[in-house]
Amino acid sequence: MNSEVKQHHPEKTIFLSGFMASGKSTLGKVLAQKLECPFLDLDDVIEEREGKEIREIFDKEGEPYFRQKEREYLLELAKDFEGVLSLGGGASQDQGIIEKLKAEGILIFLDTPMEQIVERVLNSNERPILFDENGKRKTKEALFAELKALYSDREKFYKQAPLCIDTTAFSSVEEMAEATIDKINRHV
Ligand SMILES: Nc1ncnc2c1ncn2[C@@H]1O[C@H](COP(=O)(O)OP(=O)(O)OP(=O)(O)O)[C@@H](O)[C@H]1O
Ligand SMILES: O=C(O)C1=C[C@@H](O)[C@@H](O)[C@H](O)C1
Ligand SMILES: [Mg+2]
Repeated sequence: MNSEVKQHHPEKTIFLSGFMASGKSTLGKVLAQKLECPFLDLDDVIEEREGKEIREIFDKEGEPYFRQKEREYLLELAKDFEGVLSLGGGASQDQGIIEKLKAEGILIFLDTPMEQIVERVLNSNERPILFDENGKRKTKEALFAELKALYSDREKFYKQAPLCIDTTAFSSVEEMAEATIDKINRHV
């Protein structure tokens, strides 16, 4: 990790948290490039280690199995990994996990408005939440209601992050990454 971030926060991992489609994976890659440090995405780690895509894990093994693996790999990485780690949208919905992430690194919440989240989720094809139990795509209205309810359950966890990035405040991911580095440097 380069620059002031390393100087002030040696051996600390940067955890990017936030609701699904808030931009964690997108920002994480650029942030790691700028900090010249390793980057990992928790969803990719799960897919790689399980040998299946996320949607397939949800379909074949069920969500509780996915959450168990997500927790297991996250706790392992929180202990051993140094760099930028983008979390999955549901990975930090647990008080014990929040405490652990805050103790092991710098936890950052990416705050993105629900309207943008819904548009991004609708534009994707793979997210498990898009489909009902028969594999049929949900309507925009049903999805919006479900995402809003899910967000209100999770909000109390996201908001415990000491740093928050309002993702609407930037005209590019590059600019957002620079602002994130500034925030980290100002965070003691
Ligand atoms: N700053 C941004 N400006 C415009 N589009 C963005 C921005 N950040 C992300 N996106 C787009 O939004 C979608 C979701 O982004 P991304 O996959 O990074 O979200 P995520 O938070 O990692 O989601 P998940 O919780 O599923 O892992 C992608 O299509 C991405 O290109
Ligand atoms: O918010 C969620 O529940 C999820 C977000 C994604 O990152 C994936 O972890 C998966 O699609 C579930
Ligand atoms: Mg992601």
